[in-house]
Amino acid sequence: MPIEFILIHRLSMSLSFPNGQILGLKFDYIILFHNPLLDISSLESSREMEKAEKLPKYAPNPVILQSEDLLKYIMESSVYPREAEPLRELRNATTNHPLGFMAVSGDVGQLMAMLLKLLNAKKTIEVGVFTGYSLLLTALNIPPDGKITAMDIDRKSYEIGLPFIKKAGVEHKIDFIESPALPILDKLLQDPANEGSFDFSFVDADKDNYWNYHEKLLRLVKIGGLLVYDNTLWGGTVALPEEAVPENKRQWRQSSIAFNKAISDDSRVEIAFASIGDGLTICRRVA
Ligand SMILES: C[S@@+](CC[C@H](N)C(=O)[O-])C[C@H]1O[C@@H](n2cnc3c(N)ncnc32)[C@H](O)[C@@H]1O
Repeated sequence: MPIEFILIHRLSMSLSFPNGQILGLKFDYIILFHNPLLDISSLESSREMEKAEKLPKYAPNPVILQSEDLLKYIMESSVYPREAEPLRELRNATTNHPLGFMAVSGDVGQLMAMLLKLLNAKKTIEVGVFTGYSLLLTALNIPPDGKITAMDIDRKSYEIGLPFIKKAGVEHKIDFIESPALPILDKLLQDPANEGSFDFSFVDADKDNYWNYHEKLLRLVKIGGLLVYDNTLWGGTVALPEEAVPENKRQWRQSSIAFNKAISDDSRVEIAFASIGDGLTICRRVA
């Protein structure tokens, strides 16, 4: 927890009563303030959740774009007016979830939709579904006979979004698998027909495994296809010295730094780093 301010306050007082009795009272307060925007992973406690609910509506993860006014302007002028109704409904249903900040933001979704359309993507993979914002977005932006193989260890969250996916009439495009993603990717690779057959993959899950996902997805996604990775700035911690980062975020900070370095050295992909949301690394397979 990055502590920004400590206040220690000591108060002594004595009360004298008409009968001559004197009562001495002593109070000690220690108040610690910290920056909640940098400390999202400590949401386990309900007090932290209450704080997160009070975060400004337009600043779910203001890592790069620090101006709340500018973010509000972008979202209200260009992103939300064009957000498809099913996505708006699913986003609203996720807002009150204590971990609702995990869903991709509307502007990241808009960029993903553009990439899917430009690519004419038909067969995709998603690692990390949560309530399904990015999944529904993908389903809405691939053709009627398109297919998404989606995996997550948590089916309960997916079920929050499922009614909106059904209402949008795109459930038939989705094969949701409740499982850790690595064994599923391995299973897909056991069928040679799957090699180089996917147009697009989106990874938004455990940062420790990003490189493992990358190695497998590079065999599953075709040359010319896209591999997109979310949260590659990991809350901005990649640019902070380790000692400034809360202990519970250090491991994924280290994984993100290692992943970013390895991707930039990987000649099998061209990369475009998009300074949006929490950082989106877009890779195009070239070898
Ligand atoms: C950031 S959320 C995904 C958000 C989602 N893309 C969206 O737009 O709403 C990360 C998800 O990854 C899942 N996850 C974590 N580790 C995983 C693993 N090893 N395999 C599959 N899913 C995993 C979590 O259960 C969680 O739902």
